[in-house]
This record gives sequence, C-alpha cells and structure tokens, in this order.
Amino acid sequence: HVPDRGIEELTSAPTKRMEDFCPNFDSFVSVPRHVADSDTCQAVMFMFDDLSLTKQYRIHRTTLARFVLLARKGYRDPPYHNWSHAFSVAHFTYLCLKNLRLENYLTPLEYFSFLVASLCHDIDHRGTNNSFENSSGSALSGLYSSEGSVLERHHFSQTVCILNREGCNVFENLSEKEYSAVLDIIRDIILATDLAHHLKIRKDIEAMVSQKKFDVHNQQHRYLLLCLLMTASDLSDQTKVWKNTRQVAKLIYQEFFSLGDKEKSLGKQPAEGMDRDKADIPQLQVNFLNIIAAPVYKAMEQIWPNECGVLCKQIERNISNWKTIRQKLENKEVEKTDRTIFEE
Ligand SMILES: Cc1nc2ccc(C(=O)N[C@]34C[C@H]5C[C@H](C[C@H](C5)C3)C4)cc2n2c(-c3ccccc3Cl)nnc12
Ligand SMILES: [Mg+2]
Ligand SMILES: [Zn+2]
Repeated sequence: HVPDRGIEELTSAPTKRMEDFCPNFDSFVSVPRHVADSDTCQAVMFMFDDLSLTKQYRIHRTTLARFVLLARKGYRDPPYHNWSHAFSVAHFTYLCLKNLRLENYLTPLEYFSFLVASLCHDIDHRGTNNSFENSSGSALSGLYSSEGSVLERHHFSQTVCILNREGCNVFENLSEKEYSAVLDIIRDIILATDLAHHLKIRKDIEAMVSQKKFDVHNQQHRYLLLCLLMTASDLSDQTKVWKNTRQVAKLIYQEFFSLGDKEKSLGKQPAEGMDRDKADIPQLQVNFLNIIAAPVYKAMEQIWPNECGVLCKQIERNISNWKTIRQKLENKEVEKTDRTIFEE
C-alpha cells in the first residue's frame, strides 16, 4: 500500500524550486546527498519534469508520484545500498541527460529508460553481494544463479513488479512494442551495474571511445555507452567532494564488514576487502579508484572533454587524499582506526 499522504504532497504544487534542493542542483559539482531526505521524492519528480519526460510521455502526476514512492519503498535500509544511494545515482543520470546532450547519442526510449533504471537499479538490495548469494544458496541464487548477476536480476524483477502495479506504470502511454523495448533496455542497464560485467566489456568501451568512433546508428555502440554511463552513475559518489567520498566509503565498508562477519559466522572465510580484521581501506580504495572508477570517467572525458574534465579531476583529488591517509598509517604517524580513516 502506497502512503497516500505522500501522493497528496507530491501531486500538489511543488514547494521547492531547483536551487532549494541543493546548490547547483543541475551541475556535476552538486552533491545529491546534501538534498534533504524529505525532499528526495519531490526532487525526482522535478527531474522527470525538467527533462520534459512527464510531458513527452504524458505521465499523469499521480502515476509518477505512485511510481517514485513505490520505488523508494522497495529499498531496504542497509548502510549503503539504500534509497539515498538510489537517489544519488538517479541524480547523476539526470546530470548526464541534461549536461551531455544525450538526446544526440541515445534513442528517446533509451533516454527515458536510463533515468527509470537508475532509480530502480538496486531495489530490495540486502547489503550482500552475488558471491554471498551464490555461496549461501539463497532463494535469489536458486532463481537466478544459472544466468549470473543474481542480485541485478532481482532488482530488475522488482522493477517490473512496480511497473505492473495499478496506476504506477510511467510507461502506460507507450505502445505494446515500445513497452517491450523499454523493458529490454531497463534489463540491460540494470544488469550492467554488476561490476563483474563492467570488467568484461570495458575493453570494448575503451576501443569505442578512443577512436572517436561512436556511431549513434550502431545499436551495440549505444548499448556500450548506456553501460558506461550507468556504471558512472553507480560510482558517482567518487566524483564528488572528498567529505562525501570519505563518508560513502565508511558506509560501504560498514556494509562489507557486516557481510564478512556473517560469512565468518557461517564458518566461511570472507574476501580480504570484506574482512574487518584484514582490510586496508585506504589501499583498497586507491586500487578501486585507480583500476575501476577513474577509467570510467576518463572514457566519458574522451567523448565530452569539456563537461567531464571536472569529474576526472575530482577523482584524482580523492585518490590523492586516500594516498595521504595510507602514508600516515604506514609512517605510524596515526593509529589505524575508523577515526583516523573516516573522521580526521
Ligand atoms: C567506493 C567503492 N568501493 C568499492 C570497492 C569494491 C567493490 C567491489 O564490488 N569489488 C569487486 C572486485 C572484483 C571484481 C568485481 C566483483 C568482485 C570481485 C567485487 C567488483 C565495489 C565498490 N564500490 C561500489 C559498488 C559498485 C557496484 C556494486 C557494489 C558496489 Cl559496493 N560503489 N562504490 C564503491
Ligand atoms: Mg547493484
Ligand atoms: Zn548501485
């Protein structure tokens, strides 16, 4: 049951203008985690309106409100993979749609699906990971382990359930054919958020962006671009100011270490990055940012040098900050405690 109070508030006249949500709301320098939790659903409605999606696809306000509220309700409350993450990912997608002129790179249905998929890409996340789902023989792995990307298939399935709910389908005015195309695009985008999948295709992405060969008529090129941009949105906390990056790392390792504790209680040895007794967080983050995150935004910079330079610069600053913390720990200048790593 969707909270009616929410629908009333969301469908009545908007109480906030863009700048009221957070400073520079439509610029890459803005920090969506600074938007008040009580304003996030209204801010999502604003994004659909501001991108003219509400008008273009004739989405009733109550339908959009119900959809956003149900998406929010679909998220649980683990330290990181919660509604705040979903909102900040959808916000980065909005920034890309708005600042990178994606109407010139994607079809209208891909453009629309990208924002919807971003909002729903982690629905019903349990704070676990695919390796845990498979090794614990969970219900989700029973359903999806033969295809892989167990969690991501579940997030997609939950998204379809929301769209099938009475009065919640933001795609209700599309034809049968368009709706089926949209579901395929949303599935591809959500499956692309499995980092193991990203690692498999990133050579193809780099080949496409390096020779400035992007061909908007090439369906495979548009698919690779959507995968790149979705991963960029999923990791976008790393392109923000250091305090945000550091705070997010704290949440991620809270989630990782709780999972590691759970694996230990099941008599399993967690991976080093999930083991609170072994993980060297500054080192792990320097590696993650250098090997996985930075190349994502460098690939974007090859297509949009003027707009994405700021993202690459901020990632470099954040890497350098992790290196400074690592150096202090190595020099034994400071104790290796959460305070040192996450608060100083
Ligand atoms: C800051 C930051 N650090 C992160 C450090 C590590 C990993 C991580 O999953 N590593 C890998 C390392 C190899 C190859 C694959 C599969 C597994 C084996 C596990 C990935 C993710 C991290 N991450 C994410 C994120 C993105 C998508 C899903 C879940 C998450 Cl948590 N978003 N932000 C961050
Ligand atoms: Mg995910
Ligand atoms: Zn995510």
